[in-house]
Amino acid sequence: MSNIRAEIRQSIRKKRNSLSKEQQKNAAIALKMNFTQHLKSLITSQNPRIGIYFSNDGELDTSLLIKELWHKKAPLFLPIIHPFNGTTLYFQRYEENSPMTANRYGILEPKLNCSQICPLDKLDILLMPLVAFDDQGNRLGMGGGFYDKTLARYYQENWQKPILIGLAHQCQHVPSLPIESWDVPLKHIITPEKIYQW
Ligand SMILES: Nc1nc2c(c(=O)[nH]1)N(C=O)[C@@H](CNc1ccc(C(=O)N[C@@H](CCC(=O)O)C(=O)O)cc1)CN2
Ligand SMILES: Nc1ncnc2c1ncn2[C@@H]1O[C@H](COP(=O)(O)OP(=O)(O)OP(=O)(O)O)[C@@H](O)[C@H]1O
Repeated sequence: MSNIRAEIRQSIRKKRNSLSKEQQKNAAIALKMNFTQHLKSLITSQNPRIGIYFSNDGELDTSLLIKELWHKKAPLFLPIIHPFNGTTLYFQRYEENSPMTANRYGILEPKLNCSQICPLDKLDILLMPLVAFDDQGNRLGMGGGFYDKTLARYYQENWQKPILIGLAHQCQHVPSLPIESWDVPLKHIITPEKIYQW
């Protein structure tokens, strides 16, 4: 089972890393437009709190979306790998002048400041990175289990907040993923081409 997951991870990471700069740029523009449109159908509040991520490893580039959301004054939060347990994520406020530091994978995260951490259930939207997604909204990540472990404490069938939205290139879609008991399925996935909802 986990071998198949590892193989899918490897082949899709290769695919997204081979997208050209121009394809990445166009994808980032399309993401910005698709997310802005989809957000209106999901939330009416003025300043939704949005958990986002800094793109890495050929992921759909979030930088244009971050600028747009700052411009709209939406409070943004980035994941920080927990400084003690090293296995779950905190979400900390991210502003233009936030001091940043590279985590163990070289991904920038805000320098830990406990007063700026937002509990997960106070976020309205959580935009999630993923490596592969399938026809049912199942998600395969980088393999650290960070998002699954962070969400596990909150996850129930009827949970309302935060709304989980996966972001991906269309080439990250596979018909079916082998799932594990801890996988938290997504109800929304946005690609540059399409908005999926379950
Ligand atoms: N942009 C982004 N940020 C994120 C995630 C993500 O998937 N994307 N994460 C989602 O959970 C967490 C970090 N998880 C990650 C897990 C593995 C690797 C990685 O590059 N692994 C290397 C091996 C490195 C090593 O073992 O030291 C590899 O597989 O090549 C990167 C991020 C938190 N932040
Ligand atoms: N809720 C959980 N409780 C305990 N262990 C977990 C939980 N979720 C995941 N794990 C552990 O984390 C490891 C990685 O999980 P998995 O392969 O599903 O990560 P992923 O979804 O690819 O990564 P990520 O969520 O970081 O993007 C697994 O070996 C599993 O044992």
